Amino acid sequence: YGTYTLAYKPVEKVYYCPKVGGLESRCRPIRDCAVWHDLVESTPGTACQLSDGYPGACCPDLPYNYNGKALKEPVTCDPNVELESHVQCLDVFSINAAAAAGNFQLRLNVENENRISSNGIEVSPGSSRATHQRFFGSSEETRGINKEAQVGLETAVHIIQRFKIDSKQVPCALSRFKYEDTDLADKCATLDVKCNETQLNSPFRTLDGSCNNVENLIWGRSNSQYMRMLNSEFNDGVQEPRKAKNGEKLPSPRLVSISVVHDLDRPSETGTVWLMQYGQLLDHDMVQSQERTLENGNPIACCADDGRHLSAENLNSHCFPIDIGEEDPFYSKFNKTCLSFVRSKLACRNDRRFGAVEQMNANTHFLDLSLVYGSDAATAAELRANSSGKLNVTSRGGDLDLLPPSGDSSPLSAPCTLPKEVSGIDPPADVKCFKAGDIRPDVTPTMAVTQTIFLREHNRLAEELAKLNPHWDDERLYQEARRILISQAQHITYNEWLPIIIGREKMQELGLLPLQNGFSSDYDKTLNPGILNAFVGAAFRFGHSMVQGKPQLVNHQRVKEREILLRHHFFKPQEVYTPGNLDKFLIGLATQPSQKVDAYFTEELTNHLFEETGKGFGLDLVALNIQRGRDHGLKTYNSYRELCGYKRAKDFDDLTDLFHPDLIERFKKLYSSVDDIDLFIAGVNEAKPRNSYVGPTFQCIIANQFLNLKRGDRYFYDLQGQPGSFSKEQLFEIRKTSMARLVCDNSKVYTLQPNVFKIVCDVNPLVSCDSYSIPRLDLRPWQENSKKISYEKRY
Ligand code: HEM
Ligand SMILES: [Ca+2]
Repeated sequence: YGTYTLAYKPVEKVYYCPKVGGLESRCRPIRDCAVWHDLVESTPGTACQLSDGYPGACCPDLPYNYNGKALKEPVTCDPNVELESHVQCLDVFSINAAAAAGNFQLRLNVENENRISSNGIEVSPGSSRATHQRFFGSSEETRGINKEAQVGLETAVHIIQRFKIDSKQVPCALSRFKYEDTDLADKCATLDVKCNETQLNSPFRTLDGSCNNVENLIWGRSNSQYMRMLNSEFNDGVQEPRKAKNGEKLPSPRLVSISVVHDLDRPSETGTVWLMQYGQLLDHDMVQSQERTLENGNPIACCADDGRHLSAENLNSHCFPIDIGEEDPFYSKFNKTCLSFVRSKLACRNDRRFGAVEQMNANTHFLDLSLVYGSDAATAAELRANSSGKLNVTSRGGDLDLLPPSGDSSPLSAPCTLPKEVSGIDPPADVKCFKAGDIRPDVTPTMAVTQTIFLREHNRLAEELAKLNPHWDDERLYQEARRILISQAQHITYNEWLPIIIGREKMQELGLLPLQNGFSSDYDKTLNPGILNAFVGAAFRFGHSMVQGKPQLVNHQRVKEREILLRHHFFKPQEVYTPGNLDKFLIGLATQPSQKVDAYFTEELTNHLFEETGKGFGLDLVALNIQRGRDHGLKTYNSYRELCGYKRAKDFDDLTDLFHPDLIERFKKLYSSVDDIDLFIAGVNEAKPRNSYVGPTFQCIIANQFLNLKRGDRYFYDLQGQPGSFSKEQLFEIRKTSMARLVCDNSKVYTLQPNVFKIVCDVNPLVSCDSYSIPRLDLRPWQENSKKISYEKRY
């Protein structure tokens, strides 16, 4: 080893590089041109060769990053609201009386639940309903927090009813009271996070995300509330789902779904399924809402076994079932009129005041690969091998490792193996569901594959680090590998993925473009990084429209061998166990185009989600998304549109700027007012700006979320002067990361295009994994206490 230097070896101009977007360009590794992907593809002559003959692309230096402003959090109590005199009389004694009544109400609810169960109303094992619950999971801590939040909610409900408080007055009326001044003072103790000096000065994040913000220790912690861009909208001001502006019922989400959404093949011209898959990975890192459960943790049944509605006396108060019309083109075949839906668990409000409900995020809000490591210390410990810094795996003899088995065998879950009718073979004995930091690795085979790549990369890093630093113990190796892997994921997210989803211009406007070199000093300790409810409840679900109903297995020659039908494979990872398949899925992800974000969704999600084998039907994800938005109290499309800089529509015809006339006609038939349109369904249908997969409103919500996640994270990978900051040599190496490199280093895929999110083309050709076109991380800057090392660096 010689001296490690940072100098770029100048790249010889083998080819003359044309101007790109009017700017001088230079030949570089394709990964360094990721944010310019659209211009590079559309400008002739941008395919070039790096000095050693490997393919590169011509593109300019990164454009100037404006310092976009974060949006302000909405104020809970609008100062213009004047409290009516009887509301002003409200005092702590009335709150305490209501709290007693609220506690009593909760006990009644439990009795009611027991009565309903004894009537034989329960979720049947293996049903799509049971699988939906499994998707959400449930832990004792989240159940405990939800219960405490429920006490606060019941208290608020009693106050509102007794004092007849108008929903507009509710926020100001209730936010005057803090828990600590009432009989509920001992509730929500999880908000009292404690951090010691070691944690605050640690180079490594905590596992549950706490102690990241030094002044607000809870910010970003798992099991805390989602944040709001706009205040919530509930019919009673605290929790009842909204009604139409004219006071009537809103259209059923299933009716909206069948009226607006169809299953047509509309593939993207340039994006691969990796684009969808990485989105889901981010989703499982950042968020996990949980549905409420019965006291004992079992799922709540909200429809009768025969697919009809339950009678009012058998309906649990946490149910919010979706109506299916008798003439539904699909479900009518099964005589089904009820689609089960359970409301999301509540969090303790960060302000610990009385007020509207806020939903809980069971994952750490940060981009910290909690889906690999877990969102709390106990889960993290279960995942560790406790030697050499590694994570647990399932060893496969001569083959590469798989995720460890989950060991969870809830009696309600459908089997993790495929039925013989589908696979043609008897279920192999070694097939188990997988365990990871997030509870949904098995949701589809390609999700399991993606989780596997990150698991293998962790163990690969730990092994390499151990070679460089034989004196490091298990803990040090684990934490250093974890810190590197998280940074790689953050770099991929902001360098390769996000510029394709929201477009370079939006990235630039908000200052989200990654730096090409040097450190960032972007950290803003006043910014809450927390996930926004409009993001989780609507905007980031845009990815559902990109899903391919028939994921392909493609071989090393890039020839499609087979495709699977998604409906058979939810929570059945069996295909991943077949030797060779994992690689074929990986190549499929890099070959098959993803679908566009629009009114077209695969039927695998809208009629067959979590289908129980042999039933012929499952759930409708579009309807669930719309209902979830109402459950979470999201304001409607028009308000978000206005927040995001478009003119508020006075009537339906004002929507012509962003919507097709046919769609506006459909909205008119469904909704009685333009102010009633649900955010999710409008968002996916907005016209897309050039180079963006999503329309302006989702673009704005997503961009703001990623701004908060970057500037509100004290451990963001390119920050300077923080305990977790890298040296400049280390940061230089982290910036070499690409999704292609992670796949190359952790599978038996040997050729890949440098940007796996884009289909193969001139400026993104298939290259060998050994090629400098897919640069490798050099871990020598992590070698400790050694003489300055040096070697010849290439890019
Ligand atoms: C085959 C692929 C996918 C399946 C089967 C799937 C399934 C689901 C289901 C069942 C839910 C819960 C619905 C409810 O509220 O009841 C959900 C939520 C969600 N999905 Fe997906 N999804 C897929 C892909 C994606 C992708 C590609 C993205 C993003 C790019 C995404 C983002 C989200 C988000 C943000 C939520 C909210 C999560 C939460 O509240 O915890 N999903 N998805
Ligand atoms: Ca996380």
